Amino acid sequence: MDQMIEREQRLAAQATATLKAIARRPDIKGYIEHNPSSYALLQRAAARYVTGEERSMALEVANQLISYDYAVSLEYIGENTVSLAACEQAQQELAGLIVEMGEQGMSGRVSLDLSHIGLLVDRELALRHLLQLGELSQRCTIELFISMEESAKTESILEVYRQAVEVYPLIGITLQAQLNRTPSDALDMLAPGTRVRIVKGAFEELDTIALSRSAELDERYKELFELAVQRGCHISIATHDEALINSLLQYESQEAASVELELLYGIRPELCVKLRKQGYPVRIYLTYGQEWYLYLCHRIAEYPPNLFQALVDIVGGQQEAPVLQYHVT
Ligand SMILES: Cc1cc2nc3c(=O)[nH]c(=O)nc-3n(C[C@H](O)[C@H](O)[C@H](O)COP(=O)(O)OP(=O)(O)OC[C@H]3O[C@@H](n4cnc5c(N)ncnc54)[C@H](O)[C@@H]3O)c2cc1C
Repeated sequence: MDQMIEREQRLAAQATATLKAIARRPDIKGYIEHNPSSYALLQRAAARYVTGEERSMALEVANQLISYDYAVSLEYIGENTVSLAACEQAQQELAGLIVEMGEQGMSGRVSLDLSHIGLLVDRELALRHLLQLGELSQRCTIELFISMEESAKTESILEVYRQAVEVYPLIGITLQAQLNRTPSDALDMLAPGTRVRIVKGAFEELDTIALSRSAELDERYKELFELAVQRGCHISIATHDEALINSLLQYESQEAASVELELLYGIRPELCVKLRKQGYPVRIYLTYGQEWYLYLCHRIAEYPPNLFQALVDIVGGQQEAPVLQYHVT
C-alpha cells in the first residue's frame, strides 16, 4: 500500500513538473494559438479558471460574486512583457480596468505582475507605470496589489514596491513563503497597515533557495502570518490548503490586524462557500485576458487531478457557469 501511495506521489510530482515545462514551451503555445479548433477546445477548460478574454466578462463575474457577499481581486493576465508597446498596452488596460471599477462603484482590488508593465524592459518604466496606477487607484478607491514572480525578479520587485508604497501607502505586496529569503524580507518590510498577501509560491525554484511543499513550508507560512498579525498588517491568506487555513484562523490576538482569505476563481469554490458560511471574509481572485493559456497550465500543474476536470470540461458539453458554485445559500 505504502509503495502505491509513494508511486502516486512521484507520478503527481512528475506530472506537475511536466505540465509546468509544457507551459513554458513557446512552440506548443504557438501551435495552440494558431490552431482554432484546439484553441476553442482548451478555452472550454480555461473557462473554469479564467472569466474570459474581455474586461467586461471579468466585471460581470466580479459583480455577481459581490452580490454573493465576496470581495474580489481582478488581474489582467500577462507577464514577462519585453516590448515597450506591449508594456504600454498592459498599462492602458489596467488603467481602464481601475477607472471602470471606480465608475461602477465597485470596491475591489487590482493585482498585477510588474513584469507585465515593464520590469523586464527597464525598472524605471515599471515604477513609473506603477505610480500612475497608484494615483489612479487612489482616486477611484481601488486597492492595487503587486504579485510576486520568479526568484530572479524578487529583489527588483521589492525595490519597486518600496519606492511606490512610500508615495501610495495602500499598495500591497505578495510574499512567497517558499523562498528562504522571505522571513528576512518580511521582518524588514511589514509595518502597521502594510497590505500583504501571503502565498506558498507558484514557481519551481532551486532547493538551495526555496522549500518545496512540506510541513516545513507550512510552518514558515504560519510564522510569516504571525509576524504580519503582530505587526498590525492587512493580511490576505492566499492558499487553498484547508488544513493550513484552519490552523491560521485559530491564531488568537488578531485585533490590530485585519485578516481575510483569498482564493483563486474556480479552485475549491465549495471551501469558499463554507468559509463564508462560517462568517470569514473571503476574496475571490479573478483573471481575464488573451494570455489564459499559461494561467490554465499553472492551475492544472499545481494540482494534476485538474487534468481530468479539464478533459470533462472539454468533452462534457455545456457546463454550469463556474460563478454559480459560489452562491452561499
Ligand atoms: C489569491 C492568490 C494569489 C496568488 N498570487 C501569487 C503570486 O503573486 N505569486 C506566486 O508565486 N503565487 C501566487 N499564488 C499561487 C500560490 O503561490 C500557490 O501556487 C497556489 O495557491 C497553490 O498552492 P496552495 O497554497 O493552494 O497549496 P498547495 O499545497 O499547493 O495545495 C493545497 C491543497 O489545495 C488544493 N489546491 C491547490 N491548488 C489547486 C488547484 N489548482 N486546483 C484545485 N485544488 C487545488 C488541493 O486540495 C491541495 O491539496 C497565488 C494564489 C492565490 C490564492
